[in-house]
Amino acid sequence: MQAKPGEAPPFDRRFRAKSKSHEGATQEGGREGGGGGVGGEMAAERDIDDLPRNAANYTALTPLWFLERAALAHPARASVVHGAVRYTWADTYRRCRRLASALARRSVAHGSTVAVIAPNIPAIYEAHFGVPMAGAVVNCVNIRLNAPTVAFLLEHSSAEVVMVDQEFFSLAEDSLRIIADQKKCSFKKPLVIVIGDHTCDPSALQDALRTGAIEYEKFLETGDPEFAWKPPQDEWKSIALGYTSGTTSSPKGVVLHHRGAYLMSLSGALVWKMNDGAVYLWTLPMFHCNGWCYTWTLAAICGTSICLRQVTAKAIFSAIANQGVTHFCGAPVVLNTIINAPPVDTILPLPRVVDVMTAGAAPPPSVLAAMSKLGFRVSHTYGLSETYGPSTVCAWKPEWDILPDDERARLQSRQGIRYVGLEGLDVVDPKSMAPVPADGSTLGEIVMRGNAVMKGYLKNPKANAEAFENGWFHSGDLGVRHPDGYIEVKDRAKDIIISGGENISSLEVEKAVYMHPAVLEASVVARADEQWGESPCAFVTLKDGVDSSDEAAMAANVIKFCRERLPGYWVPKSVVFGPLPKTATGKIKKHELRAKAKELGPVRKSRM
Ligand SMILES: Nc1ncnc2c1ncn2[C@@H]1O[C@H](COP(=O)(O)OP(=O)(O)OP(=O)(O)O)[C@@H](O)[C@H]1O
Repeated sequence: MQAKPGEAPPFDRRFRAKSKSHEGATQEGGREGGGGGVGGEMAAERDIDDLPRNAANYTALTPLWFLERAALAHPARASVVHGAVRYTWADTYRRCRRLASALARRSVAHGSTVAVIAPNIPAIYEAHFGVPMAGAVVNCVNIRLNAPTVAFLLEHSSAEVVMVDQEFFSLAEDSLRIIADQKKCSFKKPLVIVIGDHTCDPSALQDALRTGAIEYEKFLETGDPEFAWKPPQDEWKSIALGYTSGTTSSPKGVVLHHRGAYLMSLSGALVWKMNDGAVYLWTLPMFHCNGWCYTWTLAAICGTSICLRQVTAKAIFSAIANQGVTHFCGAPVVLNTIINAPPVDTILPLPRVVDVMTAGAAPPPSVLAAMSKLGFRVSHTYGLSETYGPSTVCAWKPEWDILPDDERARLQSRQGIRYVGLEGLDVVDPKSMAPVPADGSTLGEIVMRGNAVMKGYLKNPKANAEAFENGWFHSGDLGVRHPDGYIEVKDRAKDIIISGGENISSLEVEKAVYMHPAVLEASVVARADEQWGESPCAFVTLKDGVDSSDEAAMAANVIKFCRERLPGYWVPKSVVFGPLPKTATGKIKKHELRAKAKELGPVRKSRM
C-alpha cells in the first residue's frame, strides 16, 4: 500500500517506522545534551518536547463532545425532564443537531450570536449545545430584565436569532421595537423563534405565533437530526456570551471560550464529586453564567436535568421526593427559602443526602448550619460571571467533622481555595500586587488568573484594560487569607463601609444580623453619618408571624443583639424593615438599598 502525498502512511508502514525509531533510540542510548547522536529526521525530534502536534494527538477542547458521548453511553437514560416531557440522551443529541442544522441553514455560523430568553426549560439546555454546534455563540439573557435593558443587550451582542419562551415573548418584541425605533432603516430584525411550553397557558403561544414568529419545534423540524456538526478548530473560539447583572455597574458582556467551558464543566463534577447518573435540579437559572457550567457537566457525567420554571421550597422538596434529585445549586437566598419553608411544603427527613452548591453571595454561617441540620450537604463556592462561575471552593476537611455545628458553619462560610480548573488565585494589595499576609485580617483584592478566566468583555477595551491590569483578573472583591490558606470574602470594594476611617465589612455585620431569631433576610449598606462619615444601615425582612407592630422597639432589639456580638462601631445605627430587592439570581440589590439609605439622610450626631 502506498500513501498519497499528504496522507498518513498505512498502518503497517507506520508500525515498522515506529519499531525502527524505538530501535534507534536504544542503540544511541537516548538523548544527548547539546550535540547530535542521531541524524536527519530524528535530530529534529530529539528533545522530549519536540514531538509535534498532529490530528491524532491534539484537538481543541470543547464540551460539545460530552453530548455525543452521552448519547452513545446512555441513549435511553433521561437527559432532560420537564413536567410530562422526558427526553433521553439520544433525543437530546438529535434535537441539538437539528437545532444546529436549522440555524446553519439560516446562515448562522462562526461569529453569529444567538440570544435565548427563557427560564429553565429544555430548549435553553439544548441551546448550550445546538448553538455552538453551528459554530455560533449562545447568549442567555436574564429574564427579569426590562425591555430597554434587553434591547441594549440584543443590540450590543448583534443577536441574529432570538429564541424566546412564550411567557417572555412580549419582552422580546418590546425590546426589538426599541432597537427598531433607534436604528430606523438600518434595523434588520433577528429571526424570532418562540418556545412553547406545555406547562403554560397555550393562548400566549398562539398570540406569539400570530405575529409571524416561528415555533421552536417547527424550527427544529427544518434541521437534520444527523447533522455533521464540526467542533471548533481552535479552543479559544467563543462558546458563550453572558451579561453581568449590573449590580455594580452597567451590564458588561462576558465572553467565554470552549477551552474554559470544557475545563470548568469537568472541574465542577470533580469538586462536587458528581458522578455518572446524578439527578440535578435546575434551581439555578441556566441563563446565569451557563448554570455555572453545569449545563455541560451534566452531559459529561450522563446525568439527568430536572427543569424548574419557578423556584419554591415546595417544588424543591417535591422534586427531591419524586424525581430522585441528588444535586442542586442555589444562591444563599434559595437556602434561606428552604430553611424557612412552612412544614406543609417540606418533605423531611430527606430520602437521601442531597448535595447543594451555594454561591453568588456570602452564605451566613447560620444558614449553612440550618441546612446541614435538615440533611443537606452544602458545598460553598465563590466566583463571578467572568470566571465561568465558581473560582474557589471551601474544600471540606475530614477533621472538621468532629467540630461543633457553629464552628463547622463558620469555617465553611469562608470561600476557600482555588478551583481545580483555575491556576491562580491570590489576595493582593491592589497597588503593589503584593500578596497580603495569611493573617485572616489584612484586607486585599481577590485576583484570579488561568484558563477559567473569561476572554474579556465584548466591545469594551477600557473595562478589559482595568480588569486584566498587571496580568491578573481583578474581581473587585475584598478578602483576607487565613493561616490555613483559605480565603474569605469580606466585601465588594463598592460595598465596604468606611466609618471614622476604619473599614467595616458589610458581610460580617450581615452575619450577626442573620443570627437574630426574628430575621429572615438582611442586607447592610453604608449610610451617611454626620460624625463618622458612614455607618452601617441594616435592611431587614422579618420572618412570618413575627410581631412587627412596634418597628422602633424591634429595631432597638436588633441593634442590642448586634452590640452583644460585634465591635461597637460595626453595630448598625439604623434598621429598616421590609422586603429586600433582588436580582434574578437571588442577589440583594445593594445599590437600591444604598439609594434608600441616601433618602434617609445622614445619621445625626445627636443619635450617637
Ligand atoms: N460565595 C460567595 N461569597 C461572597 N460573595 C460571593 C460569593 N459568590 C459570588 N459572590 C459575589 O458575587 C459576585 C459575582 O457575581 P456575578 O458575576 O453574578 O455578577 P453580578 O453581581 O451579578 O453583576 P455585576 O458584576 O454587574 O455586579 C462576586 O464578585 C462576589 O461579590
